[in-house]
Amino acid sequence: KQFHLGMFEIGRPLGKGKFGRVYLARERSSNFICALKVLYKSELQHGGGVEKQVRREIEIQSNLRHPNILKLYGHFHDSKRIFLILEFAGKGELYKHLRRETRFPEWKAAQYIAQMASALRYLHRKHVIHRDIKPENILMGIHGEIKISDFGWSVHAPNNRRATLCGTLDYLPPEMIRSGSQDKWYNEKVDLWSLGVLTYEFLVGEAPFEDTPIMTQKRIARADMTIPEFVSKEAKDLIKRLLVLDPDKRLPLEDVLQHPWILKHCVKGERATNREKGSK
Ligand SMILES: COc1cccc(-c2nc(Nc3cc(C)[nH]n3)cc3ccccc23)c1
Repeated sequence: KQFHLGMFEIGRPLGKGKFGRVYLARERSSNFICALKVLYKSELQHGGGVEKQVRREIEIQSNLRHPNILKLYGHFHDSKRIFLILEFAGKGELYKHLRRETRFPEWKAAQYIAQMASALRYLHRKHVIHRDIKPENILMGIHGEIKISDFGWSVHAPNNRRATLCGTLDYLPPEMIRSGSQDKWYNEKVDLWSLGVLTYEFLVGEAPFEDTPIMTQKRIARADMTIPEFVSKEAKDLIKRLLVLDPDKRLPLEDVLQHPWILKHCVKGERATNREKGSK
């Protein structure tokens, strides 16, 4: 399907990302509301291989269909710009909600982590590693459901691409922190570590290894973190089973979705199932 700018009525700017601006937009013939991400080719050229990243983002994200993954409906370009036609998530960036609320109550954090685990399980079945799971890359739909966005860093597993990092180190797993040997192969299990960091940050309001850059690297390499007393023991247990140095010993996504902390907060309407069974 060929898209072009004239097909869209551009609404208010939603905000600025790293490499482009995002606008609310409506496709004229269908009145379909979407988000239009505009990237300037000039900025991409100097972004040090960012153009490859955008191509990868388009190629990977356009083939994904999952309720917790932001849909990429299509793309087009003109002489100066690349346009990504993205699903519109009505409640915006999750990290803004997190900062405003400081930290999420356990029932809310558990629901978000269950949705993330479900989305990651879908990605890993397609041998896609996201590699950049953090609150800044998660949007929220109008019903409060979360959507992983920004596939600029995702790759097909296994992979040893050196990530030229400009963002935070907080979410990097030990195997991606410079381990001396550049040819460290890593796989989907990097997303399990990041899911553990995300669980911690949702419940505590800051990342587990947050420190100066040097200290953060040291603390990640030793999985050196303390979980505050106000975190429930079930949540503590899940965090500890994900923030494990050995990637092969991290809790698989299937088991995350069956973890007591998740089941306690996410079983679909306990009463609803009992009603089905006829009990009061
Ligand atoms: C830096 O702030 C940024 C940047 C980009 C988008 C938003 C933003 N986005 C969306 N929804 C979106 C965005 C995309 C790609 N799909 N759906 C909704 C919002 C609502 C209030 C404020 C801000 C919003 C913010």
